[in-house]
Amino acid sequence: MVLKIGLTGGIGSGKSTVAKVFGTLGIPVFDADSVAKNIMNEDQHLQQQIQQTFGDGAYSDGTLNRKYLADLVFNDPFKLEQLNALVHPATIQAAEEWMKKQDAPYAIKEAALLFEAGSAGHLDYVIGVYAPQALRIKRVMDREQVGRQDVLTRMSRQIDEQIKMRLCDFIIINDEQQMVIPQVLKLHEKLLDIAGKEK
Ligand SMILES: CC(C)(COP(=O)(O)OP(=O)(O)OC[C@H]1O[C@@H](n2cnc3c(N)ncnc32)[C@H](O)[C@@H]1O)[C@@H](O)C(=O)NCCC(=O)NCCS
Ligand SMILES: Nc1ncnc2c1ncn2[C@@H]1O[C@H](COP(=O)(O)OP(=O)(O)OP(=O)(O)O)[C@@H](O)[C@H]1O
Repeated sequence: MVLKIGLTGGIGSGKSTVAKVFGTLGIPVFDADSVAKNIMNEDQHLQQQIQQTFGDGAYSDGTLNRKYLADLVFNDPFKLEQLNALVHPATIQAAEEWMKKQDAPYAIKEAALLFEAGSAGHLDYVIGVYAPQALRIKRVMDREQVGRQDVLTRMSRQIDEQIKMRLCDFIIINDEQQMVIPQVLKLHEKLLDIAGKEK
C-alpha cells in the first residue's frame, strides 16, 4: 500500500506552493480544499443540506457562493462547526479512496485542517509548512484582495501554528529566507527511503 503523507499548514503558509514542487517530482497530490469545493458543488444531497442550514444564498445558479458562506461561517464558530460536520466526512472519505488507488512510493494529502478535522490519524506521516504570521497575512491579502481582519478571523478558526508544527513529523520552512526546493528534495529522498523500507 502507498505511504500516506499529509501536508498541512495554516492559511497562507504556502502548502499549495510546496505541494506543486512535490507534484513536479511525480508525487500524486490530493488537494482537500478543491475536492471539498467540488463535493459541495456536485453532491445534490449535500447542496440541499447546506441550503437548509445556511439559506438559499449559499448557491447561485447551482454554484457554491463562497463569499456568502465564508462571511457566515468564519464569523460564527457554531455555523463553521455545522459546515465542517457536513463537508469534512465526505472529503476525508474521498481522500481515503483516492489514496487506495495511488501507485507511487508515497502520495500526499494536502489539507489546511488535517489536525482540526481529525484526519491525521489516517496518515503515516505529516509534513508541516511553516511561515511567520505577518508573512502569511500579507500573502493572503495580496492573493485575494481581502482585508487583514478577514485573514485574522480565518486564522483564529485554526489551531495555533506553533502547536500545529509540533504535531507534524517534518517541517518545511517557507519564510522567503530559506530556499524551499532543496528542503523538498531532501524530504523526498527521506520519504522514498522510508517507503522502500516499509515495502
Ligand atoms: C467557506 C468556504 C466556501 C470559503 O471558500 P474560499 O474559497 O474563500 O476558501 P478556501 O476553501 O479556498 O480556503 C482557503 C483557506 O481558508 C481556510 N479554511 C477553509 N475552510 C476552513 C475551515 N472550515 N476552518 C478553518 N479554516 C478554513 C484554510 O486555510 C484554507 O486553506 C470554504 O472555505 C469551505 O467550504 N470551507 C469548509 C470546508 C473546509 O473545511 N475546507 C477546507 C479543508 S477540507
Ligand atoms: N516562497 C514563496 N515566495 C513567494 N511567494 C510565495 C511563497 N510561498 C507562497 N507564496 C505565495 O503566497 C500565497 C499563498 O501560498 P499558497 O496558496 O501556496 O498557500 P496555502 O497555504 O495553500 O494557502 P491557503 O491555506 O490560503 O489555501 C500564494 O499567492 C503564493 O504564490
